[in-house]
Amino acid sequence: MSDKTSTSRGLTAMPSQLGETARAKGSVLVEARGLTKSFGVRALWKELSFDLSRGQMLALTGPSGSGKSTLLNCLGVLESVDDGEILVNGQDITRFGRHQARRFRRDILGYLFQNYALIENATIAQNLDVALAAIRPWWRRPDYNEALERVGLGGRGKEMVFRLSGGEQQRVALARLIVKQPSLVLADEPTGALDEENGRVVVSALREMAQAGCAVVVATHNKDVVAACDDLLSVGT
Ligand SMILES: Nc1ncnc2c1ncn2[C@@H]1O[C@H](COP(=O)(O)OP(=O)(O)OP(=O)(O)O)[C@@H](O)[C@H]1O
Repeated sequence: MSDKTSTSRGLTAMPSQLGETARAKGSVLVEARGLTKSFGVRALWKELSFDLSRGQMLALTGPSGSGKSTLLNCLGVLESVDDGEILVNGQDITRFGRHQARRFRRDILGYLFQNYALIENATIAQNLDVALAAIRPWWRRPDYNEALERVGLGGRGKEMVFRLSGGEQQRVALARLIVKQPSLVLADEPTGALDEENGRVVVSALREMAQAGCAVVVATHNKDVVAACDDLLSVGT
């Protein structure tokens, strides 16, 4: 594992063990350079640099409180960095105004949170609809059942989300990503609240998205999830 480890002190997480797919997809989507972030006197990371390619799954690890979620939030333009730049498709997203940030989150980004971030008082299908409403007219929306089949929820589109178990809700969140087809997926402890089987479904669906050309960052404490990724970036170590 050590040869695929990079640290925030080591500055650059150059992919040393890219999987075949990542090599094939190859092209760099995200170039993070010299990222620095503090809250008050507390420095989370300093001069952190890494590249992320289409097709690559990058595990983001570090002790609790080391700033993994904060880094994901910075990559998702939900939070700002103190210093450094994050180029996505060559554009520095740290300089985005509110309008550009919203468009970036709508068109490029897929977020997978531990708390699922679903509309609980709506059906599974309505939740998938919401994900696509702003980006695709109804006649260009895919057959949701294919995505639901993929996550083991085939034929259940009319069920209310609040009636689902935690694992099922996370699988709805996954289906939402699958139909949205973002270029960049940021997953924050996506298996944290799940049993092994549901965890495996999440990891394999993320892998499939990477194989389709998506770049995936997974913040995790789970060794199996780390092992399933192509590369590892450690913060705060
Ligand atoms: N808006 C904020 N204002 C002040 N401090 C914050 C803010 N957001 C996060 N922090 C602090 O920054 C540190 C890093 O938080 P973060 O959630 O990014 O860590 P993490 O590595 O994801 O932790 P965990 O593994 O426990 O989820 C924590 O000490 C947290 O309390």
